[in-house]
Amino acid sequence: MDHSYRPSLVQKDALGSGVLPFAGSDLVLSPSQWSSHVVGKISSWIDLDSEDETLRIDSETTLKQEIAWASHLSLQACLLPAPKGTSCANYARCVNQILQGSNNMQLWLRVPLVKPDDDSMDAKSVALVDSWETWNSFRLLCEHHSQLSVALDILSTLPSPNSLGRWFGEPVRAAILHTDCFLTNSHGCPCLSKRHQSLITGFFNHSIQIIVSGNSVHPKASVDANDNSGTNSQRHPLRPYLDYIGYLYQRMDPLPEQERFELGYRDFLQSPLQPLMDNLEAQTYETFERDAVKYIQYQRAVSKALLDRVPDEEASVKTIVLMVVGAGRGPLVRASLQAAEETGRKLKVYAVEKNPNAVVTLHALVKLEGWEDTVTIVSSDMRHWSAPEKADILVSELLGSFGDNELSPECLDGAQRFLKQDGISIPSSYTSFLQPVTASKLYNDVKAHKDLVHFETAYVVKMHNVAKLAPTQPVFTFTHPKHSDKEINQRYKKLNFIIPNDTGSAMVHGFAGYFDATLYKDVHLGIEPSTATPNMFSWFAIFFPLRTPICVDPGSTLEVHFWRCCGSTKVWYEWCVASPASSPMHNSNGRSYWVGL
Ligand SMILES: C[S@@+](CC[C@H](N)C(=O)[O-])C[C@H]1O[C@@H](n2cnc3c(N)ncnc32)[C@H](O)[C@@H]1O
Repeated sequence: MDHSYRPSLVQKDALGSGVLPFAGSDLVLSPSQWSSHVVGKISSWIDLDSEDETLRIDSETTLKQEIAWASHLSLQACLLPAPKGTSCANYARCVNQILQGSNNMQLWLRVPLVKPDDDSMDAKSVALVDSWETWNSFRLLCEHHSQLSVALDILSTLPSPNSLGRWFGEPVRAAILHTDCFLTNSHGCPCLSKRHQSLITGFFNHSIQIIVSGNSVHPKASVDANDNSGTNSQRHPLRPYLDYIGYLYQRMDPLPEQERFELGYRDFLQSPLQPLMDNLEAQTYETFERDAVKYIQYQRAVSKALLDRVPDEEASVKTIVLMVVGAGRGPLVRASLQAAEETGRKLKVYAVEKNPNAVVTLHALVKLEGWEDTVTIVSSDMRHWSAPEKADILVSELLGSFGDNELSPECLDGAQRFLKQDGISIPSSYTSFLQPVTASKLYNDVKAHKDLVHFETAYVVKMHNVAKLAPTQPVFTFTHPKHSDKEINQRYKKLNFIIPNDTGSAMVHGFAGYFDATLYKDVHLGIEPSTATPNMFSWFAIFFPLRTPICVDPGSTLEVHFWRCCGSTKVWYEWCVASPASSPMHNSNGRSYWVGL
């Protein structure tokens, strides 16, 4: 690298460093300053859009020298000016060469947050193209490179909520807020419109760095900044704007405890559990058992079933046989016994569990609680157990994030043998749901494995930096008990998702999956976003990736096909997109991902 080269640009320091070096330079609010629970810290960056416009983006030498210089200064990011017109390919070629180099410099493509056909746009701020299209062309030319991100220029007019929403699935690292976006409050100080405020809150939630830029245009703000009374003499002219942004942060509700606990899981890909093929670890059971809401719902369902099954006049004479199949370490046994106590019904419980380690804990629990006369522990796979009598009520929780993906249907097929003809299954049914998402982080994490297997695997994820592109749709439903032996567990569903007109174009990186289960009558439990059980944390969503992301136009239909396939030793899903473009078939014959029987 040529150390003698010094660009004519200004290095911009973070406020976090405590240095405000150049009057007139922008101010940076770094996520690390907002709160200790907001992750990520980018302390400095360089703007390659030189004020005198000498930077010719098709000049490879200039661009490379600029970036080499930024790298030499140990800056973490370079802000790239948006490509203009036909120079895009040349520009991207040059950026690709830089990205292939060894340095870890983050490159942020700077684009305005505009979408021209939005009704809300005024003529002056209308760009020739939707800036998402500019970003998309550029990242496609750079093959979704993980070091390439976006910096959004926020203008005084904002596009529609759907159009804004798609950016939250993209790798947006910074939002540059121009002083002319600010309104003036009754004290003559800067403030923002409600829509800008909620956008900024969204940026806070996604750890997007806020940069205040432009000239101080609020007379009161300038007076404050130039106040020579002592304390304010060093104040940066943009400081009142930054203070206002800081105030918006302070005003936010603190994250609920559970959300704080789950911060480390955000957008982190996990392999789904295989509770049938593998034995769960003690720690996994402990996590389940902390989820009080789940067991409260089960207790409510069992109570209702007991009241329906035993009229008041028979309560003291009739004993209900209840079997918890897949009892784990006993929380559903406890919930069932509490339901019996609450309703004044008599219960005889069988706790069936195939994990020998959990059975040991279960025995200890029964002894500790003095349940020996009521609870019989059965160490067996429910599919092979010969029950000594038939059950009135079968209670199970064998659900995965996608409902049937932990093989509840197959296990309950086995258990149904010992359920009375008119017996009750809790849950009585469950349905999986899907929706297309922009999820560039998840896509890049899958891609980093550089193999087919990871692109054909479903992942459990606490989705955060994700844009949901259409409402969820139901996929597969299973009902228990089955009324016919002929009913098989294979399923097929074609789904058509309509992309809203005001979203603009968007990238589909895959599908988010959820479930909703009816435990008994009106008692349900699930994670489908519109009906999700509040404060329940046993399940994150599931993510089905696409090998090649698919671009969808506003108002277009995304046609998706999903199969649930069953073999003698495994169950698996296959999926593909048929429109607007065909994807390859994912996971043919379960070659990459399956759940063992
Ligand atoms: C998701 S866990 C739920 C455990 C417990 N009911 C709870 O809520 O904490 C499912 C349990 O079912 C057990 N299981 C899965 N398939 C089974 C089968 N075929 N027979 C017996 N137990 C099974 C697993 O070992 C596991 O303990």
